[in-house]
Amino acid sequence: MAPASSLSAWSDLHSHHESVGKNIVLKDAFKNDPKRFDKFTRKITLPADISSGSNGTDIIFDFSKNLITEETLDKLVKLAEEAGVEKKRDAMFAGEKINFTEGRAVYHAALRNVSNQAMKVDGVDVMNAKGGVNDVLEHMRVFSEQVRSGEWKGYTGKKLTTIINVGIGGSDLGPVMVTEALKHYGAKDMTLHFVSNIDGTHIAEALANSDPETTLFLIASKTFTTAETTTNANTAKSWFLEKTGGKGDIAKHFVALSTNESEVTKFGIDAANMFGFESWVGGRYSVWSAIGLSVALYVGFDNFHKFLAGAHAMDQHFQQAPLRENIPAIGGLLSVWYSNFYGAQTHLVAPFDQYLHRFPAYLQQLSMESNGKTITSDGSPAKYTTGPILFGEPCTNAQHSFFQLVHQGTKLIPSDFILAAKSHNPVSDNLHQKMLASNYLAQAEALMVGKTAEEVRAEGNVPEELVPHKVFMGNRPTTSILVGGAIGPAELGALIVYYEHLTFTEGAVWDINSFDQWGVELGKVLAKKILKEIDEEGAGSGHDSSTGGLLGAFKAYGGF
Ligand SMILES: O=P(O)(O)OC[C@H]1O[C@](O)(CO)[C@@H](O)[C@@H]1O
Repeated sequence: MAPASSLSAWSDLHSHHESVGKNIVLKDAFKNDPKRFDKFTRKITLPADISSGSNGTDIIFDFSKNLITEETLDKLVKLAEEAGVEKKRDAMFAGEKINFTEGRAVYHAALRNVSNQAMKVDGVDVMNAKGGVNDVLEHMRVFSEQVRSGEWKGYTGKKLTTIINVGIGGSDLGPVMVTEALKHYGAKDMTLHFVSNIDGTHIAEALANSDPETTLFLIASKTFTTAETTTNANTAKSWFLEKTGGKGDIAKHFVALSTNESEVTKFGIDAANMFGFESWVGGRYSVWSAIGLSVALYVGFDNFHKFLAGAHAMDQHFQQAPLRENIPAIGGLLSVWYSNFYGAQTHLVAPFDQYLHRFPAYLQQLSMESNGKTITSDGSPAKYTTGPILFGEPCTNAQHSFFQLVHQGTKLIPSDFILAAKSHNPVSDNLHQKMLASNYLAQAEALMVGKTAEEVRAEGNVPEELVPHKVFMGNRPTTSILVGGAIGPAELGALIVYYEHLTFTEGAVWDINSFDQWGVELGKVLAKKILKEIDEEGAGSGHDSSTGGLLGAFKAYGGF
């Protein structure tokens, strides 16, 4: 594919930005067009049998408070067409090896293919092959039901009620985020710990509160070679054997979620207690795979299945909807519009939902590990900016910390706000939910309308020298996502996949490989070398004076 900047739609968008885009005044656009909300809002309805309420849940994506006109949307769609977004999407869903630097298919959609459509990689039916998607799901179902019912017992015959997931990156963030998001559905007698950091504090704190007789360890690692995970897993194993006086049965208390059977068995976990998946599942897309076992254990397999089904509904929408109606494609194209034509560097995602408090952290890996790339498909550096810095926190908390910059800073920060119409906790007669919703609506409105100097003066009693400080520029774009019910497993699945395919669309336009992550390797290699040097005499070799100086100081202060 050609670099995005060489496409005619790209130059056309540049001219359009100059003549139209940078002059759009959103509040005027709304005044001039009473139908603007209808024109730029898209909706997906999830099937009733998987939705959190008795009717199918609508999820509304209101793109109308973005800096676009109908013409802008047409031109962005043209860009997607010229960049081959649909062709690339179809290649992904056909199991082609679109991860071209690793020679792999990108097939996480198969993991949530609950309608069991034929999906093949290299001619192999990944759904129904032995050890394929359906077999692993069945293994997860049986195991999660046995643990939840107490039929699967620890070595002293007790029910396992503490789950410690040991994993990092995608083998941690998805399970943490989803179990937090679905806490309402979680087993009340289960305690979950997610240990990811190599900082010994993480595993020590989890173990300190756990009883080896009732603890189940899930060692979650696609490769089973990640230093943090293997080190934490070995520490957990030693703790378990020590605490049980060597009588603890590893087979009853340790399972592996991995693609690497030989490393799993080397570690001491029986292959029968391994839940597998394939190399075509990228780490940041692995929550749908065996890596999601903690989710199935916590919320039950039926809910895990609904989670997959909600994701599948959004996959089908992405595959079938024309670009102009295609919700994730529009989200991705807007990101390109702001990144490449307005010079925006960031993307804020703020869920007005406490259960979604880890959602932005999850999306950070999804977005930034996918599209934090410079090199395009022909090996040359991109002549344009690529992946934005994604960040966020739940609201209303974020409003009381960094929203100052979003409202009055010098940067343009395209923002997504997410709200569910129904709360799982309608306390105080829904007062909290109404206040939450009022903030969700008010923030987007305030960012758009701003406040002029005249309006500040009209408030009265404002000394003239304070007026400029109280002005809000406004015209700051937001996308408002409204879940027309409560956020249950299916709704959450659909929301995650919205961001997955948004990220896909961005990467497809930017002509980069969104599916490798070579950028994490250099630091890993250097850390290995330095680890050795900590145990050797001196302050290492071949380092700059800062690294060498700090290494020496660390050893001296730390007594190493
Ligand atoms: O599941 P694994 O193989 O332990 O990898 C963990 C994480 O490490 C990374 O490879 C980055 O170092 C991520 O892509 C991945 O999610």
